[in-house]
Amino acid sequence: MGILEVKNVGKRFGGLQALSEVNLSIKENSVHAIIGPNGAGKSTLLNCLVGKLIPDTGSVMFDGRSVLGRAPFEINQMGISRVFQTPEIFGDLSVLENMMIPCFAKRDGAFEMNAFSDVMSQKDVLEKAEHMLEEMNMADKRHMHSASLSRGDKRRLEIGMCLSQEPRLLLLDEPTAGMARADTNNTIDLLKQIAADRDITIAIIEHDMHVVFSLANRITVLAQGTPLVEDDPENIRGNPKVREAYLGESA
Ligand SMILES: Nc1ncnc2c1ncn2[C@@H]1O[C@H](COP(=O)(O)OP(=O)(O)OP(=O)(O)O)[C@@H](O)[C@H]1O
Repeated sequence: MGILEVKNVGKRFGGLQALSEVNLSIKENSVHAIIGPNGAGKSTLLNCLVGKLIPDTGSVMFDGRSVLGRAPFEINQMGISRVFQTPEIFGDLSVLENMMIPCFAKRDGAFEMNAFSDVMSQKDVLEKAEHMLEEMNMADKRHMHSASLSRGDKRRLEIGMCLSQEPRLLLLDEPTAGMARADTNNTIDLLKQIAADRDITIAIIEHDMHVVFSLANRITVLAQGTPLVEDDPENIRGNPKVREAYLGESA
């Protein structure tokens, strides 16, 4: 039994069957990649996992509890945290202030907009945020304006913000999209370190096969809204059906 169990999930948009009969089991503490050509339904599936979309059919269970019908913030509180394609940080705030936001939310259950008014009295939150910045190797950047960070550092900050919520499942939607190769490799190293050091499960949607094969220990290939194959990376690489559907001869 996986930490995340998706059974017979289907989702239709008007005349388009975006997902049909999706079955997926994500094992605890694994790094599970979901790959597939454009339009295969990867983002739709992710949105069904985090409460942004409600499937028409099927079930989604996280740690034995259904996520269906719950609001995104409730699913987040259950232990699922999502990193978006474009980093979701507050550009007007400093790196440290950004990191404090999820620390407040984790402690108080919800973020109150006046929480910064007595920031310095919030010693525990400040300490947690500082500690997370150290873990993310960003302590020296804590007073920088977040908007001025590189793409890779914005992603690093956002991943740190997700981790400070102490999720059990981290969902990453193309975490290296639009990055230069050096930033991509830094992000791969960061995610490897997170997977090794923490009691965490990672599910990643990614187009860059260098990222997928560097990180994943299990891969599901989606094609036309339904899983084509699920296997270990070595077998996915050599699978002729996968090559034909997606990877091409360069993989
Ligand atoms: N809100 C929506 N309304 C109508 N159609 C949608 C909606 N969201 C997605 N689709 C369609 O559903 C199909 C699956 O889209 P989805 O974005 O899930 O694919 P994807 O595998 O994530 O693609 P990509 O790799 O290009 O991001 C596509 O044909 C898309 O156009």
